Parts: sequence; structure tokens; C-alpha cells
Amino acid sequence: MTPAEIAPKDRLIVPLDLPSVDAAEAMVARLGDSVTFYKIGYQLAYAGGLPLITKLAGSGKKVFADLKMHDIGNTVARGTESVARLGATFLTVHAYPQTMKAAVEGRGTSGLKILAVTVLTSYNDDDLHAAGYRFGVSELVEARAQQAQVLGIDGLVSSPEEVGALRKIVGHQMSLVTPGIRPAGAPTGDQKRIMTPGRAIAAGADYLVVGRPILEAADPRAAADAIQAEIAQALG
Ligand SMILES: O=c1ccn([C@@H]2O[C@H](COP(=O)(O)O)[C@@H](O)[C@H]2O)c(=O)[nH]1
Repeated sequence: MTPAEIAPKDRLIVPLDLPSVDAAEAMVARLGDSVTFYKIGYQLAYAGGLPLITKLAGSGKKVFADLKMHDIGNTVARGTESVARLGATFLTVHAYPQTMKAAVEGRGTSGLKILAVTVLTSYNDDDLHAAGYRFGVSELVEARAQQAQVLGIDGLVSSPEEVGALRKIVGHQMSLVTPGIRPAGAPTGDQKRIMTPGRAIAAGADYLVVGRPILEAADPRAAADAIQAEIAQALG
């Protein structure tokens, strides 16, 4: 699917960052048809949430398995094979060459799309230097995007701040998925590289991941609807 073919409503991905499957299912019911795409990450996956991938996919929702794999190649490849059987649309791995190569091998012809996490949106240049990297964020994101493209990765996770530069590198062959989204005035929390939904779409992001501004809202459905409206407006 080319970016232009993605329906505006399917561009919002809501992470089910909740403590139990019951809480996640209650949130999905509350959001109703406002949200078509969900993400399952560490909190819910480690609380028995992996079968929910299959259940949500069976009910017509798309599901992003945000498991951020990083291990020796054989383990990543075999783990990816297992995730492919769950029915997820996307799976994340960290953007290390061995890891990306193994995930591409593991997904085989399953249809599972592999996204490489370039640099976490909670990191800035100082955080990278503290972790021992000699590159700043933009250099490292761009270098990893080039490696991901060569290795046959399907998409990239980055902050919306890097989307313009990434499009120039990868064109429209790869999906650009951006967490670090905050509606104007929303608390940033631990995110350091952020943008509003409208600006992220205008910058060229294909998918926006928006968690706490929806999950912690007094009315999550109204919060999701407002973000959907901002996305639609930015798409024109
Ligand atoms: O670089 C990354 C990669 C993944 N995430 C995930 O996205 C959501 C963001 O949640 P918010 O509540 O909107 O901050 C969360 O599940 C992260 O694990 C990311 O934020 N940055």
C-alpha cells in the first residue's frame, strides 16, 4: 500500500499500554470505531497480552506488535516466525544490521511487516552520547535508515522531526511510523522529540502512535476523535 492509499482513520495507532488484558479490552470497547489500529508493547505483552493480537486481528482491527526485538540472529529470526503466526501487521526490531537481517529472514513470505526503531523518541543527542554513541540523533537515524533500506526492512520508527530527511533517503518505499506525538498543550512526559498530530502528518509521517494523550484522557474516544480530525485536516 502506498502512503496515499492509507485511509486517514487508519493512520492513528493507539498503544494499549495498560496493565491487563481486561483493561485493554475495555479501552478497545470504549474507543469503538474511532480507532482501527492498535499497538501492543511491553506492558501488555508481558501481562498476557500476546493472544490479544490474534483476537483483535480476528475482529478486523490491525495490530502492531511493538516488541522491539534485539538478540542474536537465530533468536530474532525464530521469534519473528512466531510473531508472524499471531496475525500482527507490524513488528518492531531495533535497527542493528544483524537484528534487521534476521527479522527479514524470519518473516519470510508471511506478510508481516518489519519496522526498524531508529533512535527512541525519548532520546536526544546527550542521551546518545551518554550511551557511548559518537553520532547525534539525526546522523544515527539517517545511517540506520540507509542500512534498513538495504536489508529489506519495510518501515522505520522515528520521531516526526526526522521524517522529512528520511523521506529523502527512503522515498515512499518504506512506511514512516512516528511516536512522540503530542496534541498542542499535552504533557510531554518522557518524550523528547515531539510534534503535534497535524504537523507530523504535514511533515510526511504515514502513521502516528499516540498513547497517553488518549489513554489518560477523561474521554478517550473524544481525544481519539480530535486527533483523527487533526489528521484528516492536515491531509487536506
Ligand atoms: O521511539 C519510540 C518507539 C516506540 N514508542 C512507543 O510508542 C508509544 C508512545 O506512547 P505515548 O504515551 O504517546 O508517549 C509507547 O508505547 C512507546 O513504547 C515510543 O514512544 N518511541
